[in-house]
Amino acid sequence: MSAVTGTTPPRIEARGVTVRFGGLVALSEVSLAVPPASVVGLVGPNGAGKSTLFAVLSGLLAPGSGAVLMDGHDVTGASAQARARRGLARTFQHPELFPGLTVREHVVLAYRLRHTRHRIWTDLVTGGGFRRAPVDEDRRAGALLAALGLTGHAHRPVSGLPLGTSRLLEIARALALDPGVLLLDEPSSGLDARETDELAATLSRVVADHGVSLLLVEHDVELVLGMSDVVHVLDFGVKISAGSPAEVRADPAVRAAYLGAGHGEERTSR
Ligand SMILES: Nc1ncnc2c1ncn2[C@@H]1O[C@H](COP(=O)(O)OP(=O)(O)OP(=O)(O)O)[C@@H](O)[C@H]1O
Repeated sequence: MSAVTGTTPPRIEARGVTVRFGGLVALSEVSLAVPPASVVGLVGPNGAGKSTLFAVLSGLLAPGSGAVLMDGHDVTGASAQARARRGLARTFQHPELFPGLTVREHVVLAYRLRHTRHRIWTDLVTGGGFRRAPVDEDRRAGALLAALGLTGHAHRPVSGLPLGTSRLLEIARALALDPGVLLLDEPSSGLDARETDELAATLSRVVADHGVSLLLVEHDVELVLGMSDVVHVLDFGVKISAGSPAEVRADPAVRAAYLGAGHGEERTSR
């Protein structure tokens, strides 16, 4: 809570973001805020601009106009690495893991990146670092693996892990960086209904236990409506609705643009 204003700024915020690709307006004056310890969902039909906004927030794409703020600081011109140092973590639609490392080693490596950066290179060079884990690191890695239901997989190499398990590992690894906000890029992509339900339950637990904020960019509208505090809906680069899941579900504009058309189906362009 800020003593000056009496309000806590959002963990991350887009203000009036516009992105053009040649003549195409991919995002038009889009604003969205992710408050502390909240789950914010971003949905929209194919081509709505979700990935573009994700790229702008994560620092991979500069907006043509508008701003991105983290905890009240303007980070519009800051690199992805600089945003990570401010507490931003992200996952990828296709988990990016190191085939030679085990599940636990992924979490340990991320923990060291955040807490004992200097050890990473010596550990990689000597190859022995993972066997000499300090107590804090051991405890934290163990707790994260347990929180994500990965304890039983801790010593498995990641090659050959089922997709659902790889996604949970990506989230555990991101949490090892102690982020204030975690951007999730299509976390349910490729998962079946049971795996998606498990993922939703795990993510809700993570928010409750770690106080981290989530921005969930998803095709699976039901997943987003089921677990978000606030949902934003894009359509053709314009924000057409925002509110509680109940409000968004009842919004005729959303129904017309998206839900009523049968989400997940390909659309023809207007
Ligand atoms: N690098 C690019 N160059 C040109 N056009 C692009 C580029 N990236 C995205 N677009 C266009 O911008 C619009 C928004 O795309 P974006 O990928 O952000 O939508 P999306 O909501 O993530 O779609 P999907 O759900 O299909 O992934 C689309 O019309 C897309 O074709």
